[in-house]
Amino acid sequence: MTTPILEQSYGYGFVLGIGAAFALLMSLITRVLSKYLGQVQNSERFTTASRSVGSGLIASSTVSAWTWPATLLSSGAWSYAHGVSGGFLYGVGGTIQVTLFVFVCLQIKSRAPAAHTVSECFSVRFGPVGHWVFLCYVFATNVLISSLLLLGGSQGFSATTGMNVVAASFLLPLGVMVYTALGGLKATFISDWIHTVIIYIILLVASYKIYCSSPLIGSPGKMYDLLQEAQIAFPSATGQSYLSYRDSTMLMLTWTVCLGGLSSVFGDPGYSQRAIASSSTQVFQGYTLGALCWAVIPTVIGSSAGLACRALLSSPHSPTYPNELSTEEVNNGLPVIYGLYAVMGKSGAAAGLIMLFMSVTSASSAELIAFSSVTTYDVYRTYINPKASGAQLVRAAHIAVVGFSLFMAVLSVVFNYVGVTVGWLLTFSGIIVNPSVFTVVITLFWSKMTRLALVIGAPLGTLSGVLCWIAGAYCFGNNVVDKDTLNITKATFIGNCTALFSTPLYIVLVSLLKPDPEPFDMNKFCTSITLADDMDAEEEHAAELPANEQKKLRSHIWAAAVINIVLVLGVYVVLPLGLYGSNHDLSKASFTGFIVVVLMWLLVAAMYIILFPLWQGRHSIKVLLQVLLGRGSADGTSSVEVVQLQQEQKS
Ligand SMILES: NC(N)=O
Repeated sequence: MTTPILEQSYGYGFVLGIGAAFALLMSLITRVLSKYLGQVQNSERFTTASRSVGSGLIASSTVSAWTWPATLLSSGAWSYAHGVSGGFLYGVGGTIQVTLFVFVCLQIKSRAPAAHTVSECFSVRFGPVGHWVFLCYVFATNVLISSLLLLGGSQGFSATTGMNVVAASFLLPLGVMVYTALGGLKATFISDWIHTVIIYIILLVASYKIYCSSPLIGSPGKMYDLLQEAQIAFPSATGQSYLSYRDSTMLMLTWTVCLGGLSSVFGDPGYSQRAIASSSTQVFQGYTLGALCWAVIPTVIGSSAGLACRALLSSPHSPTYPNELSTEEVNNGLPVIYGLYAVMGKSGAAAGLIMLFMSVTSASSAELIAFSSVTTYDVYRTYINPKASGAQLVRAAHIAVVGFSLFMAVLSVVFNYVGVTVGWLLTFSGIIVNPSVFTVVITLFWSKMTRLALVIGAPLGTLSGVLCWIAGAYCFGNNVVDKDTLNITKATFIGNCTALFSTPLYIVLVSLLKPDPEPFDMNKFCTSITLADDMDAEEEHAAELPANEQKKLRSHIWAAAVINIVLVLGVYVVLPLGLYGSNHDLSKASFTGFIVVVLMWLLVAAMYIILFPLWQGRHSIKVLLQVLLGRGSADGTSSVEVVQLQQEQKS
């Protein structure tokens, strides 16, 4: 049993205090937007934020939705266990999912500009049966990712503060539930930005403290020396050096999390919802820069707090001095919190806890609003009440947010009691939901895919993944299949790969063997999906796609192709394999160069995420300030003027 390094009051204080503060702040912002910017909370705005969000807010909300507790805790644990490669490879492993998803975003904006969710496209194309097959994947992804978030958060809070894990599971989503239900997607975007700003500020302070001013470390050179000493005093379990990239387990783990993570983006309605909410010409920039800004978070946290925890094990400042962390502590993701504690004392551990809180709540709000949009538009409006008014849709969305929050809290408690860990969920989820990746891509891009191919191909992909995973566990686990052997990295890697890559084979094969008489007319995505009856002028305008924007979207597809090719070849193939191939430790100069690049990358990413949304929103902020200071009238900022403001921002 881990001894908590902070008192329970920190746990309850942060969860209740910051949770309530956010709920109040977001309710206030929603009221102000409604009263002074004419942004009344109708169903279109609740679900799509009027399809006019700028690239800065899209980038910050992508960072926020993709920064899970696992991003912070697992990257630190990887660095603690494997050394310098850990945080960097976690960052590398999580970037390509978002940059590849840009193709899907551009296709949705171009083909289905009035869509509320990507699954509406499945309803239009394949009818109810195909729609429900895809919805099963959507709900499974939603549930698995939300469990990952709440489980990581509640276990982290409980291990650090001794807070009751059941209380943490129910209290963590409480504030999020309130502001998501009241504010809808727009409030989520604003809260995402605030959450992300707080995470970057803590990261900047912590990493610069560790590498520039801490008396215990204070420079990359000192960290290098301490890691060399740790190598002798506490050698790694795999026998690999903490200063080398030559670690096959680490590379395999990276690829497993990378392939499994594809479905966390492609199959999770939260990411397509951000694309839908985005202004069509800004979706490319928002997602691409969001991915690059996200990648620095695990890289920095692993390379600073994770390595500091390892480097300071021989110092009395380490919470476990004179011992290493126990396996339980590493599995609970504690190296990050302990590393911050060793360098900055209780305030460091508290800062780590605040980052953890931010990562749970902002990513959870993305899951909540995504779930509510799918249940509202794909289930309620499609199958229960096709003539639902805007008010009825908003009510359905509210019920979905509250119901899903309670369901997730209960599930998190169950997972805690049966011993499911974040690491296990991280590697397992892709085996189940990876078929959604190519299902979405082929549905949006290939007109010859048939309904039969979807209904057979996706479930068969899951089945193949599960069978190969179990077979892998049997082979690599000395002919035993149990909870431990099913967690062998090679077995989960095989399961993830099979589920991902077998599905397109099945889909193409079935579509070609039993083709439809006519290929699907892709224009139907545009003509068959309608806005709700409570749309206003701003929303109607945003759902149209003039020819010049179509042209811009096509040029963005080419730019996305170039970026992805460079990333795949450079960052995924040449760099890791080159580093893996060099069979010796980094020199002190190379390590220092690596840390300097990472710290500069963090600074640039933080400035972009913090300042660019403010710059893009400067017209709205000015109008709002004028009204609040009594220099304009509340009704003087109608929706039409907001459209004009956005036109100004686009140009
Ligand atoms: N979002 C991830 N993969 O940490």
